[in-house]
Amino acid sequence: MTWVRGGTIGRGSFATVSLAVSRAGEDRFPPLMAVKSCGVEDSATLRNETQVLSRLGDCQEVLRCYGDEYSCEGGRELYNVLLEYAAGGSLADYVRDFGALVESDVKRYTRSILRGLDYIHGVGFVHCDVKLQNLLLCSSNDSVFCAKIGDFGLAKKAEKVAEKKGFRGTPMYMAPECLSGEEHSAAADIWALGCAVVEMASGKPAWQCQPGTDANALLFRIWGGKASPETPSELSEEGKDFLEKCFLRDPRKRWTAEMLLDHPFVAGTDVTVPLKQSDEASTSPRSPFDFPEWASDHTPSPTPDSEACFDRDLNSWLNSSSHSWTSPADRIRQLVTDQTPNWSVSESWFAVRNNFWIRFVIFYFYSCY
Ligand SMILES: Nc1ncnc2c1ncn2[C@@H]1O[C@H](COP(=O)(O)OP(=O)(O)OP(=O)(O)O)[C@@H](O)[C@H]1O
Repeated sequence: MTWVRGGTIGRGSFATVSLAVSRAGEDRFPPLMAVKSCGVEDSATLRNETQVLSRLGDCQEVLRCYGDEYSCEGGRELYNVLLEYAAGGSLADYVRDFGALVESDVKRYTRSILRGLDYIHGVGFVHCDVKLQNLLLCSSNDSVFCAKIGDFGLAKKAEKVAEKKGFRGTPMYMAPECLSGEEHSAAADIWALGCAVVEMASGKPAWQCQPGTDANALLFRIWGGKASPETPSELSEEGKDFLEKCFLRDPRKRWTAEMLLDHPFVAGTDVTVPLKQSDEASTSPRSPFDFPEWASDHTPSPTPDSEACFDRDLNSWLNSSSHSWTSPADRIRQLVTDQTPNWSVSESWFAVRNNFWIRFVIFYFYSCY
């Protein structure tokens, strides 16, 4: 191998992420990288990520990919993707450790993500899984973090997404039209971006669930109700207006990334802000279904409480004998009750949280390097 695997820094539903150091003389790699690995037999999602990243080309706001390699480790054949190392971890890690971000950081990160989305949409792709876990903090000049978009495992060419009409993404970040199986387009990425902005600004998920409410009810509310996620009261008027544009229920009226880049909330926010530490630990969930209120609820919840990222192909469901449903309501029921993919809480989440200061020290030395 042209690189050496270091410690584990994160784990998602499909892959494990470790540090990787390039071997001496390997000029095509930076000295420090992140390597995302999974068994060759389960590598479809990770291969999709590599393919999409290689077709996207260079964009500063998209996590860089340095290529893929196979390895045999512990008697197992692994598929590895070498990625730019995000010294600050994900924005989800950050919010969980430090709570809500100050508004200037929310604006700055939102602007970066918008630039990335504008690029991705411009070249004809849809990310399909915009959420804080997939927005990564990389070192930039001036010893500050900049946000980049990562995890393209579910990304697609825009026309293919529309064609396929499957579930794709994380339920709590899903736009109403995706829940009802209609168009899944660039506009759905913008809705998800709005959810991410709410979470950054408030330290809490965009959709709050009251005790006694189950995931079915919540997803019905997103799909069928006229409601949009609640705007954090702490946001400025400009921020609230920005979210209104992201949460327009009609995807054709929802603003595009290009339009939002001119919105006063983010326009001219290229000033960088250093790390802040909040006294208050965040209640941000480890997953879209991980609501603290539910934990204290006496009614047993049917809800799984871990990472809920999955790709479901509606057509294969409809063709399968075990699934026959006709309405969007059925689709939503299926979303929370059927064929739940790997919901188990990953221990690595805790490892990642505890590793924050290690990451910070690496980031510090790396940015001086
Ligand atoms: N390039 C990277 N640099 C540093 N840390 C990373 C990098 N990529 C991922 N991580 C860390 O590893 C975790 C797992 O990443 P991964 O993309 O596999 O899964 P996820 O997005 O969290 O979950 P899922 O794939 O289930 O949606 C991230 O949440 C983040 O903390």
